Amino acid sequence: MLIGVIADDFTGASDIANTLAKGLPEQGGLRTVQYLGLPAQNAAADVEAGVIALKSRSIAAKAAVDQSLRGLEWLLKQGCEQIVFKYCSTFDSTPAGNIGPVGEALADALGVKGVVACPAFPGAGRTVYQGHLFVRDKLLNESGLENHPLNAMTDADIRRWLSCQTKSSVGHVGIETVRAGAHAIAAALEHAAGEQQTLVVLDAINDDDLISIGRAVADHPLITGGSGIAIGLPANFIVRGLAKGNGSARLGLEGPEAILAGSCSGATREQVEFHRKRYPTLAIEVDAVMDGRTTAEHVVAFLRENDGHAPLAFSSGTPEEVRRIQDRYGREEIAHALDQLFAKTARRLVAAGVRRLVVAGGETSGAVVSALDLGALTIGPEIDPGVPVLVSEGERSVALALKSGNFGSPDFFSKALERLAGR
Ligand SMILES: Nc1ncnc2c1ncn2[C@@H]1O[C@H](COP(=O)(O)OP(=O)(O)OP(=O)(O)O)[C@@H](O)[C@H]1O
Ligand SMILES: O=C(O)[C@@H](O)C(=O)CO
Repeated sequence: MLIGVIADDFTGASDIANTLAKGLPEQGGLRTVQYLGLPAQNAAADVEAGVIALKSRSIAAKAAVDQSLRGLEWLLKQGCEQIVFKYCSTFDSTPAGNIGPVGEALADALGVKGVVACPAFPGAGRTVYQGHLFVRDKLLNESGLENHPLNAMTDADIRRWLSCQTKSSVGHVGIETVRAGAHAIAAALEHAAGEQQTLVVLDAINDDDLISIGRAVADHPLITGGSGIAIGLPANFIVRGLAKGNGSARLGLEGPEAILAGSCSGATREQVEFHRKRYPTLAIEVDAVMDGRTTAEHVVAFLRENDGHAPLAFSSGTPEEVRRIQDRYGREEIAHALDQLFAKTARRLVAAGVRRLVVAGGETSGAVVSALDLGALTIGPEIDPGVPVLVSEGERSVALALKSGNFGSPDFFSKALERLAGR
């Protein structure tokens, strides 16, 4: 294994696995596998990039640090030369969040400073300029992410947000230096290390900026960021002859299907609206889940009755609905109840023969995939930017699409089912 990734959620893990498997068009990518939690065994010998999917985005810093350090230990044991800590391209965290503590703990363990922190993912409209994160033409805190049910992003200045979470001061490398190329970036990071800055926010506006950063950090043991930060990394190994450039495989499975959406993000709500005009759809009322009127049995019955017609069950609500429900029951209580509902539903669906499963939302995907106990997932073709086909190993394998809340085109759900079938 050459590159090892510690990802703080399941959809984010498949996002960066997709980037590593794809690589650059001229060179290709790395043979990439996604692990669901810390693997119990060693990786297969032909794996070039291994992505450990944790469910650590919204947990306390200490627990996230412990889990990430255990991930680091396993990845180093597999021979990784470079470690990436993958967090959300919208930097999802609170001022007491764990991106800073995990980044610093990994840096301490590897004995490095001047470590890149760059959430940019231009393909999905996330760019960093003057240390501020944008979602398309909006500052992060005006993009809708200020209403996120778990990690409300109320400040677009990533340097300031990260500084709330770190012990050491946070550095910044501006776009002028990034555009000056790999040598200038490497020198700026070395300077930051000399200033005892552990994490350094880098501006990046397009893929070329990320490719330059990738070149600059070819020999850095640690990098942190969104999936965009990985765009240029496979090439560093391929040009040195350490990998062949045969990344994503053609994969797919036929069989019964279902779609589950727990994400309340803007893109998911648009996809739900698009889908419900064309296919059978069940709206899960949170009130009914909380008082036991809606259970996994109901959701499974609806999805199985509509098999073959791209059925969707969703809990996704508008920011106003989310606020009302949270005031009534509490954020954690709702997250727990919905996680349980989606987890049970997924387990029953797969037991009933469902082989293609599309899930929207990072927390929701984490709950579903943990419940299914699938082991390693091989990365297949890209469905939309940041979302690949994933296929589990074993006799009763399942094809999955784990969609980050804000990813995907309006027709994502039906398109994903087609791609999961290899069409
Ligand atoms: N109608 C609702 N009202 C309140 N909370 C909800 C509702 N539906 C879902 N939720 C909660 O909202 C959260 C959605 O998080 P999830 O990570 O699945 O989606 P996301 O944040 O859009 O995706 P990503 O993390 O990939 O950006 C979950 O904790 C879920 O329990
Ligand atoms: O980086 C992103 O935006 C996604 O991979 C993600 O982590 C959202 O859950």
